Amino acid sequence: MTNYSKIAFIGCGNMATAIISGLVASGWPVEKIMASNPSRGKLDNLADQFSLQTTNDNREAANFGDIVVLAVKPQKLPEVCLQLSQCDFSNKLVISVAAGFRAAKIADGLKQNPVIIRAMPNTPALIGLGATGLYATSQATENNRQIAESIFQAVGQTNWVSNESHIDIVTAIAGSSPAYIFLMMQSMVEQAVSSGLPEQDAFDLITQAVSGAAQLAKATPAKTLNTLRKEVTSPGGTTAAAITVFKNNEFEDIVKKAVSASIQRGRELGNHN
Ligand SMILES: NC(=O)C1=CN([C@@H]2O[C@H](COP(=O)(O)OP(=O)(O)OC[C@H]3O[C@@H](n4cnc5c(N)ncnc54)[C@H](O)[C@@H]3O)[C@@H](O)[C@H]2O)C=CC1
Ligand SMILES: O=C(O)[C@@H]1CCC=N1
Repeated sequence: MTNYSKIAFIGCGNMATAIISGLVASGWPVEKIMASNPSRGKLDNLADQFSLQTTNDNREAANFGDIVVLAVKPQKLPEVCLQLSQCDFSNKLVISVAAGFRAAKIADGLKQNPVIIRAMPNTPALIGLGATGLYATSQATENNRQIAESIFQAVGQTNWVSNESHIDIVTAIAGSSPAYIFLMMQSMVEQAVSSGLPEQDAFDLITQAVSGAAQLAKATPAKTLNTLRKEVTSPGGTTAAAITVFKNNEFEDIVKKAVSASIQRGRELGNHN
């Protein structure tokens, strides 16, 4: 995309910072980005790092953007939408990254019927390796969809979903899943260190192994995840010893229950807002 639109971020925490960093790295002109947040600290960091425009006034940011990205916590969204209801969104594209919060509720909160696209990215967007699920409401044009896609493709991979409820599933397996992997890596580092390996070596090897495993799975789509696992697992070997412990402790069931709990929480956030 060469014709960059003006983009405003309402709420400038972890996720907005990750997207902004990725966008700037991909060449989005900083003069076409504005970020709004109540506290100065995060804005000052962003302004120092990227020289982009910042404000404490959400309405100023919304009026600036052709694209307005809602990046506050879902619990803050009703208050923010009420505030922004004084802005005219008729020629704007609203993109919400908030978990759970339904597009219809955003339109209600804004007291108008703008084009809304829901996006569910994740923090690896910070380094251009995000995974984002996208859902477009029926008013969205092909051009709106292309713009949303170009933003999140600038920070990683995108997948469209055709049903809004699928965004809750995307949230569980892509938005939240880096945290599950970090937890697993942390446990592996801790055990490696207590078994005697220096922490830095453990960190280097585990991060590379996890990254390599994911890249291998992507690079060999003809092989199932089950096949790839079996190729590592020699009968009676070291991997089998670990897999036996996982299976005996119902690891797969735990992972499925965790993903299911995350999906359920997304639905609850959607219902309560
Ligand atoms: N952190 C993540 O990995 C992901 C987060 N999300 C979604 O992104 C949204 C933001 O999450 P995070 O960045 O993690 O949270 P965060 O807490 O890091 O950022 C939220 C920001 O909103 C600001 N804020 C609070 N009230 C505000 C107001 N009235 N107006 C403007 N800004 C206000 C806060 O000061 C904070 O900087 C959430 O809705 C979350 O569901 C989506 C995908 C992944
Ligand atoms: O934990 C959350 O609710 C947000 C949504 C996905 C990742 N973080």
